[in-house]
Amino acid sequence: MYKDVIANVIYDKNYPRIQTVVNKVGAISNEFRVPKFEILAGKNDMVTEVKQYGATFKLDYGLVYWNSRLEHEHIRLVSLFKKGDVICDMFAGIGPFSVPAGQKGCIVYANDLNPDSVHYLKINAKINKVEDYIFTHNMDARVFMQNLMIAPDPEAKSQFAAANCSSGEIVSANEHSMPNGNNNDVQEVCQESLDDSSVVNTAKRRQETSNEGDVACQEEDANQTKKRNNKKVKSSGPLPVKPWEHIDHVVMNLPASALQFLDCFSGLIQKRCWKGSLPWIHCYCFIRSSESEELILCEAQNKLNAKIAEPIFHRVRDVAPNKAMYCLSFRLPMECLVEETEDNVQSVDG
Ligand SMILES: C[S@@+](CC[C@H](N)C(=O)[O-])C[C@H]1O[C@@H](n2cnc3c(N)ncnc32)[C@H](O)[C@@H]1O
Repeated sequence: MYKDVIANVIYDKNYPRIQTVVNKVGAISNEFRVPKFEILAGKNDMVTEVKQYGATFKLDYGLVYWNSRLEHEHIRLVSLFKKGDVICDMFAGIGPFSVPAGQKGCIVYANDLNPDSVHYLKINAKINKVEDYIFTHNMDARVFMQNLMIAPDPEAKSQFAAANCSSGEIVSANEHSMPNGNNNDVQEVCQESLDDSSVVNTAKRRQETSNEGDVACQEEDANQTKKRNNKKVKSSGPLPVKPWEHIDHVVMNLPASALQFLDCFSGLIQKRCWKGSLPWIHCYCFIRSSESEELILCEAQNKLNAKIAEPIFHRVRDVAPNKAMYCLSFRLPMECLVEETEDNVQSVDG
C-alpha cells in the first residue's frame, strides 16, 4: 500500500515530525506521523523533478522538504514581490519561494540549515537560470540574518571611495536603477562601486563573527558576489545590493517554530544604514482551533519586543481537523531598529 509513497526527512530536531507524504508524481496523498516512512527515506533513489508554475525543481525526497500542497501559497507570496525587490528567504528549502522570486528579477538571499536543501537550491537556481539572482547560505536562520545585516565599516568606505569613484566602470553602473528603488545619483554610484570591495570585507567580518563558523559558505558568498558584480558591469545582470541598507521582504516558512525566530529582528537593523521603508515579514505558523489570531499576534509581539501595526493573517490551508497553517504578514516595527552606539559596534565586531 505504501510502496508508491515516500516521505521527506525532517532535518532539524526542532521541526515537527509530521511527515509529508508524496507519491512519485509529486502529489501529496496524505500527512502522517508514521516513523516507517523515515525507514523508506534514503533507501531508494528518491531524486526526482517536479514543476511549479513554470519552474522546475530537482530534489531528493529522502533528504529535503517538499510539499506540493504549498504551490498556491508559493505563487501568492511571490506575487507580492516586485522586480528588483530584495528578498530574504530564511528557511528556503530547495527554493519554491526563492526561484520564482529570482525569475521575477528579485535579488534573493536564500538560506537553509540543511546542506542537502542548499545543494538542491543551487541546482534549482541553475536549472531555472536564476543563479545570478540567488545568494545561497547554509547556516542557522538567526546567524544568517545577523550576518546579512553587518554593515561595512564606514571608515573602510571612505578609504575606498576616492579610488573607486574615479573608475570608468562607475558610469555603466549608473545606467541601472537600484534594486531598492532608490535613484542612482553620483554619490550612490560611488557607493555602489566601493561595495565591490566592501562586500568582500563584509564577508570577511562575517567569518569572524559567525557563531557557526561557516567559513566555506561565507567565502563562497563573497566569490558569488564578486562574480555577479563583475558580470553586472559587463552585462545587464542584477546590480549588487546592500541588505544592511534595504530589504523588501523576509520569508519565514518554518510554521512550527518561525514565530520563535522573530526575536532575531529586535535590534538587528542599524538606523544609520537603513534606507526606505522597513521590510515586510511573512511569518508562517500553525493555529489550533483552541487558539486565536490575537494569541499568535501577542506571541509575535513578545518575540519582537515591539507592537505590530496592521497585521495580516492569511489562512494557507488546513493541516488537521483542528489546526490550520497561516501566514502572518506585517511591516517590521520601527522600534526594532537600533541606534549604533559604541557598545553595539563592539558587540558586532566581537
Ligand atoms: C517547512 S520547510 C520550508 C521549505 C521551503 N520554504 C518550502 O516552502 O518548501 C522548512 C525548512 O527550514 C529548514 N530549517 C529548519 N530549521 C532551520 C534553522 N534553524 N535555520 C535555517 N533553516 C532551518 C529545514 O531544513 C527546511 O528546509
